[in-house]
Amino acid sequence: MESINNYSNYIGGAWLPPQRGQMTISVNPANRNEVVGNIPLSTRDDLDKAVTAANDARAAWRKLSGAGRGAFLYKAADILERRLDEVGRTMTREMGKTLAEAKGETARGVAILRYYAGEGMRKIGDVIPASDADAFMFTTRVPLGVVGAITPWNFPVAIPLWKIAPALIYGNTVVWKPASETAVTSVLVMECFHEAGLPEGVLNLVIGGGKEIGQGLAEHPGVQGITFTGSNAVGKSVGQAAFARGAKYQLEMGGKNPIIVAADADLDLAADAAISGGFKSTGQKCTATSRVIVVKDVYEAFRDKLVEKTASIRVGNGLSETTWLGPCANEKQYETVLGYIRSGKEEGAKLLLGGTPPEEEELRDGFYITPAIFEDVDSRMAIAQEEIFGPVLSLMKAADLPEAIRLANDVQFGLSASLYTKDIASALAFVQEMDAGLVRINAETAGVELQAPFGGMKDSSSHSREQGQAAIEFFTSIKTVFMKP
Ligand SMILES: NC(=O)C1=CN([C@@H]2O[C@H](COP(=O)(O)OP(=O)(O)OC[C@H]3O[C@@H](n4cnc5c(N)ncnc54)[C@H](O)[C@@H]3O)[C@@H](O)[C@H]2O)C=CC1
Ligand SMILES: O=C(O)CCC(=O)C(=O)O
Repeated sequence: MESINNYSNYIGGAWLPPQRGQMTISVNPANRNEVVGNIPLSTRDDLDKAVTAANDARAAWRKLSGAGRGAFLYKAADILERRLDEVGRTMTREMGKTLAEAKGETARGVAILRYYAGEGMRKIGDVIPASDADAFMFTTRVPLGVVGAITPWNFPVAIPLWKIAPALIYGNTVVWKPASETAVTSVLVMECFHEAGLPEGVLNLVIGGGKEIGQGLAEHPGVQGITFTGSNAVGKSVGQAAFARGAKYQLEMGGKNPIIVAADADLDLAADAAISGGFKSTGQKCTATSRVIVVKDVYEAFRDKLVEKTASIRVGNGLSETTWLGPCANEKQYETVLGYIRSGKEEGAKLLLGGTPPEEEELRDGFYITPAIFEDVDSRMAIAQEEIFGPVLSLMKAADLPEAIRLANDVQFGLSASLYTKDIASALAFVQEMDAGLVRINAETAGVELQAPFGGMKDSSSHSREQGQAAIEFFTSIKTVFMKP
């Protein structure tokens, strides 16, 4: 039998087991009997130690030039690239997405590190004419101090890196609390920074429960900024805790993303986009397509294509080359998705296919659900309103494009939205009227570009933006300087 490794926290430049010695396990969702690793169940003592280490490292890290900090990120990027296959495999074993997706995400992580390494040499301020002719006025940027990063399991490499890399390049030090479901993957990422020689205390990893370590970070007086991605309920409580003590916060939360299929759409492309957006990563993306709103003239033709293409999707272990759709990432997510499938049926939607555990014997011990498509979905149903985070699409019929856009906006979320059309006027109307932070024409709802701002409207975010150059807005404060001889 393969031995199971113990993984540790990384605090002040050292690998440390939790002070009270409590451990738990990270399980493979493709086989609930397979333990990927023994991982810490840290307590607030561990968190305090990490926050102290991050505070101790602040002054020296901030003093380095941007290029000096960037050099560490370039090194970490090279190491992560070298270990891409190992990190990808670990990610697939821990949270189930296919190996191709896991390796793709890791490559994205490498690109994120390099992008922000370069940011260390770009401008951080403006010269503004002063009212006094003898004065020189300009803005510069200063780091927040210690940043707490609370990250989810669905993108265990890319999301942490698009928080950690900008935090570091702009001179902050970081305490990172990853999702326990993907703690082993987070250790591998941390190892890359360690091997890159990052000075001790600049980046610390504390693995543990959400209430203990996540909430502990949000409440910690030694932490000046909190960046969070995850569920709406937790995000709001993290935001409240940070706000209550005057810390800066940034929340990236759920989505209920629509794809609209207009009467003039290329139906094959639109069906492929609904499938890719809805079912890749087993629907576990905040940008995943959840509602498919089809203009009535093409409804039947589109539905038949969608169902036919979905029926050929191969469900299985993400490590197998023939698998297109892996398991849900954990048992809680699996039960949540099955619960929504029950609720859709109870509320009167018609399940056209999928939505059940697959029949194959070899998949019996994994959290697998076959891709599901509902029709006759009313906008008031839970499956049309709440984030499911699983392989479930809801088909809705609209009389015309204005009604489709109205339905698309009829949710509390506003993260991403997509329209398939060949008509420029329809595209422009959609861009104007769709309440979403990410609006895409003839492209699926998912697929974030690391060099562009990313974030949602309404309940999807705290109205801040991550990634690209937008990241500087959260991870720094502006200082306006007025100088006279
Ligand atoms: N926007 C996104 O990308 C994500 C959205 N979700 C949504 O959340 C649902 C539930 O997934 P979960 O893993 O339970 O998400 P979650 O919001 O509980 O977890 C996200 C992160 O927050 C931490 N956390 C949990 N409770 C906390 C607390 N009280 N204070 C501070 N941090 C805490 C977790 O340990 C994890 O690191 C999913 O079904 C999905 O709808 C989940 C993950 C990512
Ligand atoms: O669509 C993507 O590439 C990223 C999605 C995302 O940010 C998320 O699920 O949290």
